[in-house]
Amino acid sequence: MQDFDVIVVGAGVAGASLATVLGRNGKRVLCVERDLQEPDRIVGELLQPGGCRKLVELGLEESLKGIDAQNVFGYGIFLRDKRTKVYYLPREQQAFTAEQAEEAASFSRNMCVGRSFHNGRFVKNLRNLAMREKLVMLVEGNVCDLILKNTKTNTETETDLAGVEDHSSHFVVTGVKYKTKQGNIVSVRAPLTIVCDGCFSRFRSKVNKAAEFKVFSYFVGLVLENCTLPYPNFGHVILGDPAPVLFYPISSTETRCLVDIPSKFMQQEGGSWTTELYMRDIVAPQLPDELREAFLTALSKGKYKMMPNRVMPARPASLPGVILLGDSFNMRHPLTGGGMTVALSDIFLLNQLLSPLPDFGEWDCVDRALREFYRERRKYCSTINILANALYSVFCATGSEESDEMRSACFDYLSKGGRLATDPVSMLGGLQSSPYLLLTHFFAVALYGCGRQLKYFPNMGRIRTSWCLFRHAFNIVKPLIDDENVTFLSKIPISHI
Ligand SMILES: Cc1cc2nc3c(=O)[nH]c(=O)nc-3n(C[C@H](O)[C@H](O)[C@H](O)COP(=O)(O)OP(=O)(O)OC[C@H]3O[C@@H](n4cnc5c(N)ncnc54)[C@H](O)[C@@H]3O)c2cc1C
Repeated sequence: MQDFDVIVVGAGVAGASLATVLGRNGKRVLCVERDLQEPDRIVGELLQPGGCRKLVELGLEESLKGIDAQNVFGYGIFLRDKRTKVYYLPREQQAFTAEQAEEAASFSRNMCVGRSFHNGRFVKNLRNLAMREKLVMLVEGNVCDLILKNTKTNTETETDLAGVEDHSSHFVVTGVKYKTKQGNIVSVRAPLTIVCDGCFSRFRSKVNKAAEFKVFSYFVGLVLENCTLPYPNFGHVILGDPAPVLFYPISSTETRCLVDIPSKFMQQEGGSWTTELYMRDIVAPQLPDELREAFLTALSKGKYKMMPNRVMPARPASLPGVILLGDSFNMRHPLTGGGMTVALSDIFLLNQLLSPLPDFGEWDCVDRALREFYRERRKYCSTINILANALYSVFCATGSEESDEMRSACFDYLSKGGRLATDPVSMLGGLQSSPYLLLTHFFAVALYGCGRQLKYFPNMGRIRTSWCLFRHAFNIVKPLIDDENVTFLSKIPISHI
């Protein structure tokens, strides 16, 4: 098989899934992955229930089998000495045993259970599914260049577009060059290249000049052995100072801990502390008693990994013949574990739009499908993106009175249960998507915080705090709405608040 309809760069969560579904739909796919060994990473370990559903809809549910994946029913949230538990859906709808949930989470579209696991085992299963497809060729190689054709001169060139003002007007991507393990450079061509090379994407800026990311913070990941979580089969969010800490099971004997260190904190303190000291002296004392011992034991082994938490709104690719997908296309703070759900949802939609096309060589038809893709994905993905980034800002302790009030109001709001908890948590889990509903809850939290200030005697100090709290909430969410191009509120200039 030498002629390809599509080249997929990277066989991570997005690339391997995409290659399989396109192959099943009759497309000849070449997928090039830099390293086919089982990855060992701290990313992509909790697949939200919405992502599990997408996996089932894509026919990839087998990838969750045989990897000791654990059920996740919702979140335990901890703020100082208070704790609360929230489910993805109301309790009365969770009428199933753990065994039923196990079975159903893999096979039913209607279940509301997330799954957590070792990312490497999951990715390996996804790659095995791709390799089983007759029309998919998965090869090991490091993609080093995109091949471009200058349509004016009809000549091929490499990816250095520096100095070309509007490169989209006369350049088209016609394939890739990759380096094999033996050091040979191979050139392959196809009418469409889909770049899924992850958060450290090498080709993002070449394909899309508008793509810009920010590093909000860093996650330091540890594995705790044989530790019993206060709420078994729940994700745990500890609202620490200065930033949250996460715990969730990744196998029947292991618990992942992710400690967030804000970028600002790292820059300010840089050099005067080490990661170990930060974890031992700042983080450990704030953890629930049940987790502290296991955390310190894991820390003493010195085996931890660090990853930057990048945030980048989705922007359409600006070169014909190529698109970005997965983390190379769109990133949000990983606090809510939404990345794989967004990637799988994008693949589901893109596959629906591209598979009926007989030939990807007709760029006008592909372009039309892509425009629809960028429009249609927005509602689902922007709900997850805005929620992740907004919640991260709310959950961080900045030291100001209004941010402290907002964080505590958010905790108490979720603790009230009912729709006040399940709406936000089901949006986080990818089970419900509506930016409007999300904003309604976001501002309801802010108003709830203001109400708590004013409910006794509304003196000038309390009125001022309420005003600052509301303005703080608005300032968090407004740029996120703008980034996601959600029209509601985005017309209000920030100076009006
Ligand atoms: C700390 C952290 C924790 C996270 N936790 C979660 C979570 O719990 N749940 C969740 O849903 N999301 C989580 N995410 C986000 C999630 O990991 C990503 O959204 C997801 O992995 C994106 O999949 P991807 O295929 O785009 O990228 P990846 O899974 O990173 O795959 C990219 C692939 O491309 C390959 N590649 C790269 N360059 C080349 C090249 N030049 N040539 C060939 N191959 C190449 C890589 O080897 C890799 O296999 C987390 C992110 C971070 C940073």
